[in-house]
Amino acid sequence: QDTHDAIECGAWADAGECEVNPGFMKIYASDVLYEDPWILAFEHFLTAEEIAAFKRHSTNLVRSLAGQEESDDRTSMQMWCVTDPCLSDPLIEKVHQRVVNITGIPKEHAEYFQIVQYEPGQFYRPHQDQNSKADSLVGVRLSTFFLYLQTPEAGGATYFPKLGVKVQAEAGLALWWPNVRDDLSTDERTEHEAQSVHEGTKLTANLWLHEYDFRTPFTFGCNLDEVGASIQSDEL
Ligand SMILES: O=C(O)CCC(=O)C(=O)O
Ligand SMILES: [Fe+2]
Repeated sequence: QDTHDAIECGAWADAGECEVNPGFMKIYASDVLYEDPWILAFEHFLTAEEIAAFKRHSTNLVRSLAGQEESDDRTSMQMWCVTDPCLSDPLIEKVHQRVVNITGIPKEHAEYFQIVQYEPGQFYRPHQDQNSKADSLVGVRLSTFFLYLQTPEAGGATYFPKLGVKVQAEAGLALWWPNVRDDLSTDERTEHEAQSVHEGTKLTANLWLHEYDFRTPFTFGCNLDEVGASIQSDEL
């Protein structure tokens, strides 16, 4: 039966159904790096053209924050893809649509791509991405969809110390992991770190996926402390 389904699926894909009906067709096979909690890896998630688009928009980088302040725990540089030309770049939108197709989490529930660059010696110490209250307007950060945009020459792995999972940064690869448990309490098991880059440059992008619509309250200028989000208007 499985073989039959695979043949059928291949036939539909050859007929162009992946492009016509991307929300239904499962285009990307994932590698299961861990099962409870799920850490899924998607190889070749990004095309070279899409990676180039992210790189083109990686201008005006500023020092990253951890939570809402500068911290010795996070020494990278970053920018939010929250204004044009990054925001409405069709290639960037296409990547986001792919995230929607895989996760089933609507576009509006996502923050904006946060592009992060690490030079040698830069890192992000172990932390948990969930930072937003369950009773806030936007709800918790359910999960993280994480993109690798540039492979450093040495160092720069993503490490989940509680699970013993280590992922080498590799341009084009994507990861998806949960930040909360079913009852929306923080899942400490998915604590993770960006290990120091030793040589070369590592470029990545975070996309944090919320329980509720993030973009509408953000666009209407709601008080972000009240909505429990990390992105601050003075960073834009
Ligand atoms: O760069 C990495 O490997 C992880 C980065 C990270 O955890 C973050 O930016 O929240
Ligand atoms: Fe993180």
